[in-house]
Amino acid sequence: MASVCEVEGISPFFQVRQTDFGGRECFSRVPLKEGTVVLEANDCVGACIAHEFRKEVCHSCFLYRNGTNMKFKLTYGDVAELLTPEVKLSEKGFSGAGLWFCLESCKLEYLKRPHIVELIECYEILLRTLKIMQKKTVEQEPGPDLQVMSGEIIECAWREINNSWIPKIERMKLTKRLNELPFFAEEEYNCARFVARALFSLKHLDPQSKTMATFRTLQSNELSKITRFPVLLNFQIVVFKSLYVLLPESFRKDLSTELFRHIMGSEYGNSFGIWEQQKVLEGREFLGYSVFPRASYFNHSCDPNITKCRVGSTMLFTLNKDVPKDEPLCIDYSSLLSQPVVKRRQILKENWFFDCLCTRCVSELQTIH
Ligand SMILES: C[S@@+](CC[C@H](N)C(=O)[O-])C[C@H]1O[C@@H](n2cnc3c(N)ncnc32)[C@H](O)[C@@H]1O
Repeated sequence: MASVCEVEGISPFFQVRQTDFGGRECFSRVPLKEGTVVLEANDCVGACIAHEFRKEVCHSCFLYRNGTNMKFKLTYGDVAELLTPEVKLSEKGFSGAGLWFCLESCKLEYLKRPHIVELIECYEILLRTLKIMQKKTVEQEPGPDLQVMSGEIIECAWREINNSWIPKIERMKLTKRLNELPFFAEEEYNCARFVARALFSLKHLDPQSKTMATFRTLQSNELSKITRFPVLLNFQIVVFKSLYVLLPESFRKDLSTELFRHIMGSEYGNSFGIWEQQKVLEGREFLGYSVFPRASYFNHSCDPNITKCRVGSTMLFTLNKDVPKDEPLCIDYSSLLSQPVVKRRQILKENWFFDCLCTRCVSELQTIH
């Protein structure tokens, strides 16, 4: 039987155990009935609504209405009374931090989140900088030839940042540091917002909380993802440098390359898409993504017994059949369950970097070999 691992106490309904084939996995503690919500996750660490959808998605409840703009933009007046001496937001040129809401009540809900003005400051800095970048016409320098990628190349690139780039920045006056800001575009900006949100969550999380404990032990897919898409190494470095130069001191002091790589590596293996909610899956918009550490131990199965569903900004994980005690509890990562086994496994391998060994695949593979 799979052994219990260090991730304990996420849910009264399941336990996380080590398996032989797919890392850690959730197993039912007792027999459970169809319809049981085994996990409700609203403690995301890192989330991002893509810039292209910023006006069309409510940043509080993630409502999307066929591309129509949300009515309530964040204004300086909304944040003025939340300001603290550390937060430097000025009325002049305030851009609204890229935050839009469906209702005044959703905006108020968002503004009630503890310390939220610190995150709004980060978002505002990043948005203003993106606008400046968008006015520049930059001759894109050809990146290094990254056809071949390896763990050693990744380590070497980050060593260079640690040993050379960070000490150089630290020796500079704050005003001079802006000269070291790399050019970034919308994709890097989206990623920077995601990381800023993660840093904000981690800054204020109780270090003893389950969310923090599970975040620390999330599986990183850094090597498999960057090996498949080598340009991501340079992309990550641009995002890291941008954040390091731009973020307020209270965020920068926590921004180590190790933490950044863990945030990014675990996003690659564990994020949940924020999809437009509609009955037909085909053609729905991909609005953004978020990471819920406590919900990141569900393995994939091509015959899943858990249905995941987004309700507002919360993810619900509900049993779609009765299960006995000690049963693996699995979700579907792919939305490809009607495809033949070879196709399913190929797509899981290309996009999620694993050879699916769920019971359905194992049994269907036996019939074709
Ligand atoms: C979201 S994580 C799930 C938790 C993960 N097993 C862990 O230990 O952290 C996704 C990773 O789990 C593994 N995995 C999930 N489903 C699998 C399956 N059906 N077959 C093999 N490996 C699987 C893969 O390594 C995948 O990248």
